[in-house]
Amino acid sequence: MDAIRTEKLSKCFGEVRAVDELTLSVAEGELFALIGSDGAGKSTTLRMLTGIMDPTSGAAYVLGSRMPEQGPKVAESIGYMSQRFGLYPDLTVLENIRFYAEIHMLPRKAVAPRIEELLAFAKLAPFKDRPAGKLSGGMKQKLGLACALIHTPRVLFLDEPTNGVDPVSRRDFWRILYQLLAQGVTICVTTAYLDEAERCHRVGLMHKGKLLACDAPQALKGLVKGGVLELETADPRHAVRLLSAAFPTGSVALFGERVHLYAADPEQAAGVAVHALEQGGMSPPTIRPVEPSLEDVVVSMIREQEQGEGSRL
Ligand SMILES: Nc1ncnc2c1ncn2[C@@H]1O[C@H](COP(=O)(O)OP(=O)(O)OP(=O)(O)O)[C@@H](O)[C@H]1O
Repeated sequence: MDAIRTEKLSKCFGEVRAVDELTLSVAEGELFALIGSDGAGKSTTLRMLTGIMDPTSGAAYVLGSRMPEQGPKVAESIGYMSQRFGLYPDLTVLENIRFYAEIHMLPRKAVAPRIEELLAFAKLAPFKDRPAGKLSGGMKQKLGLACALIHTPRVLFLDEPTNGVDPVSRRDFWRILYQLLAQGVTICVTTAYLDEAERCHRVGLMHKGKLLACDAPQALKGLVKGGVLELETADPRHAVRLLSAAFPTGSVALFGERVHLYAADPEQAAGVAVHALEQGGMSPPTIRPVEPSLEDVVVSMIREQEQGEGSRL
């Protein structure tokens, strides 16, 4: 049985198709990431999967139960950490966890060892008496996770759990996720950080409610058509402007201080690029072919999609 399954799952808000016929499945014990730009429909998907929001059409199943209709049957098997996870700033770490234990109606005595376990797990034991409002961003997220885990869920939904968290705390957080995975928990996470998506077994790329691709990170990289050229120039922003004019149907993107060019025929594209930059008064760039990163996949697939939409207009 799949831990998570959606069939043509859709959600409309008036004219906006926030989720558009999304069909995917996540196996038990899998670590799955949903990625995509802001407004792609990731949070709405999670809300429907957790039974918080009704779909407009299509179906969502968690552990074989249709959501939201059969939600109560699996409620105790689902953990959910939303973007605006409700921690009470005036309550201490321990009180916050206890509060969530009460929501799940877990008997106070029986839950005590679980709380100890979670505090140790999230390395929050030394801070258990600190008000949540006085924790660092990374600690708040770990406390949010501890609260979402109080009832030992089998499927965990995390909506951008490390958003705005520093890199060290992000690594800590992911270490915890790996431990959960080792315990057999299925994890479905949305993230804006593609290095995090790279750590997942499979990644679904959403754009304007649609699933553009869904596969293992390495397999997704194979979807970049042609090749990726990386250009180093003295003025990368100006280079992007010149190259965008030279490659009206191609893809040009700024990657830090470098320019990435997606081309069906990289060799030919390199010649065109050099010419375009020289015509624009720039000295010849250093050009090398590079392995596509997940970011390249995202940029090139979204551009392809947008161009396809443009050509249909
Ligand atoms: N309750 C709502 N009412 C109206 N429109 C909504 C509502 N929730 C989401 N939307 C719209 O649906 C689309 C998808 O939003 P959603 O929050 O699911 O995207 P997302 O991929 O999670 O992005 P983000 O990371 O910014 O939350 C957006 O256009 C958003 O404005």
